[in-house]
Amino acid sequence: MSTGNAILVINAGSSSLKFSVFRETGRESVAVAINGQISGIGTAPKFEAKDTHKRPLGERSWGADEPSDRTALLSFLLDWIEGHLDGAKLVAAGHRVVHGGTRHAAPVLITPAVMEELEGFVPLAPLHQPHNLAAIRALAEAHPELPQVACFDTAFHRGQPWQAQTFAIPRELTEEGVRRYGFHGLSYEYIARRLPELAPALGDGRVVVAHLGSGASMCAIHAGRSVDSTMGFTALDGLPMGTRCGTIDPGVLIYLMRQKGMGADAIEKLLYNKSGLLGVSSVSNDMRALLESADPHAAEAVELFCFRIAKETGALASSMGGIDALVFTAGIGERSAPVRARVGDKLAWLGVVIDPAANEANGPLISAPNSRIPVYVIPTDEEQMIALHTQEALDPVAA
Ligand SMILES: Nc1ncnc2c1ncn2[C@@H]1O[C@H](COP(=O)(O)OP(=O)(O)O)[C@@H](O)[C@H]1O
Ligand SMILES: CC(=O)OP(=O)(O)O
Ligand SMILES: [Mg+2]
Repeated sequence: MSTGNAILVINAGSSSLKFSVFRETGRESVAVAINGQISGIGTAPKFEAKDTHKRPLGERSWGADEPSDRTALLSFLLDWIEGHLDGAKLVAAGHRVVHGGTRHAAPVLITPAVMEELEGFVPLAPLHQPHNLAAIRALAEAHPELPQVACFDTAFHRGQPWQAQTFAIPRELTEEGVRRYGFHGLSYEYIARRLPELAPALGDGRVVVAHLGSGASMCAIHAGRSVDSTMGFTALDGLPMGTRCGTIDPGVLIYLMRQKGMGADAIEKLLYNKSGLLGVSSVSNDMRALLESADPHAAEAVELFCFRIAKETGALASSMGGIDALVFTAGIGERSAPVRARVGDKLAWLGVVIDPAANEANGPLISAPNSRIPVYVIPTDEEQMIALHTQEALDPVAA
């Protein structure tokens, strides 16, 4: 990368640590220079980094006898990044922080008080929040002077109408913060900005976006703003996911406690780590493996996933009083033509017609000309959103 200012973006997930280095190209303008990730954390960690032209810049795996806990991996990553700045000056770091509670409708500069507040949300996002905060801490230790910005997955949803944010429970609990927050907001915000570039008329339209990754959710976006989403208090709600159950009758939890004698930790493990595609199939949490498997339970897991996406499309369309477009994004949404085709079939009642060739080619437009609404595939870019927000947070005049 060339000289100038650089912004480091870190998206610390449940089993991966994604990162990007952006060059500042102006106010409210960045260009990616490096991106990469450490995947397989906890099992077999593997590091890969590429430049803008997708040329490999680095690769490494860790042997069984080498320390590969998160602290060791983070420290490796920070050293590697420093060694590849190539004269550029690191001016800030932006982080995806999954939970920002009710107060944070915008990115925030990290201070010790902010960190303390964000620690309080760890129980609401046990797969994500601790890792998000650990990355911030590690970077603060290595670079105490570096400004760091937290960009929240919940922020984009903060403007939803109250009905979409409220559970039908006693008011005191709602006031205490037991409410629907919604997640994947950085991804939805990116799609809300990107879609009108592809289809200007949809800028003030009613759009359902399906973010289908290992975490999966859907969002109703009307005129660029979130009005409803499938995830709620935690990222466990809504669609079934790789290992998470999605929406479940709360009576099941009472049953598990009373009849099975399960405590909070065991229930958390069951619903976050052993359910979803993995739980239904007993084969894998990875959609690719399920689509390749001949096991009937794998086929059932795929069917249940698609059934619930189609069902939620109807619910979210109802929240907006109609639907003008459907968008697929994230790992499965961007790359799995069979899943998109199956969902499209289930939405035939809505007049959706998928064009098989366009679908195989991964879009961007995958609906046929006679489809009542257009259907798009748009690759998401949470990292770019984080880099832009980080710039804005440090230079609010430009925002
Ligand atoms: N070609 C593909 N077909 C089907 N699923 C895929 C394909 N490529 C990736 N995936 C799925 O995408 C998931 C990862 O999506 P991603 O958005 O990167 O997730 P996350 O950011 O939540 O870790 C994987 O678990 C895998 O199931
Ligand atoms: C919020 C969430 O589920 O995130 P991810 O998809 O990265 O797991
Ligand atoms: Mg993700």
